[in-house]
Amino acid sequence: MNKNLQKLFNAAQRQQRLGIGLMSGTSLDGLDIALCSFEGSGIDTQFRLLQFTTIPYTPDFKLAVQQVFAQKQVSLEQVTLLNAYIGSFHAKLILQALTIWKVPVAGVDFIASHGQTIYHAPKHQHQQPGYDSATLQIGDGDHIAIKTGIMTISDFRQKHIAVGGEGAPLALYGDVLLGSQPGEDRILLNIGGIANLTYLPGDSDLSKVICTDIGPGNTLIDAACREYFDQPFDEDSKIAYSGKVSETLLDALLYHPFFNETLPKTTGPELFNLSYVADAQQATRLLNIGKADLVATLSAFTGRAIAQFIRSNFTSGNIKLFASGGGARNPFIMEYLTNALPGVSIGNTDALGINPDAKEAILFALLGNEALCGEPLAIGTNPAVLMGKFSFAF
Ligand SMILES: Nc1ncnc2c1ncn2[C@@H]1O[C@H](COP(=O)(O)OP(=O)(O)OP(=O)(O)O)[C@@H](O)[C@H]1O
Ligand SMILES: CC(=O)N[C@H]1[C@@H]2OC[C@@H](O2)[C@@H](O)[C@@H]1O[C@H](C)C(=O)O
Repeated sequence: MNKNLQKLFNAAQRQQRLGIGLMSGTSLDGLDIALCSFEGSGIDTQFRLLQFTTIPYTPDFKLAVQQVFAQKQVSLEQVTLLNAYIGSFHAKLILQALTIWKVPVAGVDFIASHGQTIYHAPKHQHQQPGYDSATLQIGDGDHIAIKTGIMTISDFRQKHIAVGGEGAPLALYGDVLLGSQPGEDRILLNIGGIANLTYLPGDSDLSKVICTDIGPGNTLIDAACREYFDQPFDEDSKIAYSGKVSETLLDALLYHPFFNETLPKTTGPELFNLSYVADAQQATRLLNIGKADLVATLSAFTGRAIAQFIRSNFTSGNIKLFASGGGARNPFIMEYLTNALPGVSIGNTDALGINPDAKEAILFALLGNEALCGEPLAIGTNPAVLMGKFSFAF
């Protein structure tokens, strides 16, 4: 028998497993690495986050990815080179982290890698006749497996699309496990580049769970900060607080069919980018709006889209919201949500014992554990499938 299959079989059967989850998000700020231990699978999974780190990307690396990220036309050579390079680079960062944590490679059963999304094309967004939804994450798993010596599970989103989903959000598979609480209606809101949420009903009826993207999270704020302030993001909302929200531009930004799409829906910087903003500025004749006012308005856009979504979809009172992702550290957005959602108790996932920055990396570790020893789980209208492709280490 192929020795790798034996090893895989043993890991799947063992009572406890050690797995690493990797997330490299749309904000391109760095690689999130979560080392977790697991017992069991599915709804009964017992998990512990043992270590977590974000290793920031260098400006050169960001630039190389930005050249192909969410662009309709790119150098195919660059994509090909990056696919291998990102895999090897992530492997190097994992080995660094394991050395610092003093965790031997041989003790880790699997790596679950999201890869780097370079293009996300749900059908409602690309609108190309004859083509279904599609998505592309690069940073090939074989490179990670060979260079770390650890079996790697990767490319989780393709299966979701193959069975009729949009490839995202996958958060619900982890959120149900991490966040459900009988007797309490909860929302787990992640404000990354794009904002998404999972609604977890207090009666624990999995058919009622909703998980969907909502609209922009930090992506437009970051893009405006890069373009006009030579800064990667609006740290502690300093720029937004120095500007004034234009209600006229805000209304125009919210006027797009995406906001009326049926749920669940997904999106990305392929839609929410500076040319989307320029179109709204053009429509409202606000092309010369002050740059701090623009950042304030884009921050309000994120807040308003989230608040409107929650108000129109969840009418019962007593909802508890737990935020995560970098946007949970943007005071302007969080203050906006608090003011716009008076009936909702707002905190972050720390209150659930989940580091808000680590949540997505934990999600992929959980998905890896499911790929290894789980059963497909039916949640809401989402595909009940196990996702991920296996790359052996030798
Ligand atoms: N102190 C802060 N003040 C304001 N914004 C912040 C702060 N810290 C982080 N952010 C925002 O969070 C972003 C990073 O968020 P995160 O790491 O959740 O994104 P991601 O994982 O790349 O996104 P996605 O979930 O879309 O894949 C930064 O680019 C910035 O916009
Ligand atoms: C295609 C893609 O990479 N989508 C990401 C992105 O970041 C947030 C939002 O857009 C979400 O849909 C998704 O990631 C999370 C982890 C998800 O699938 O739940």
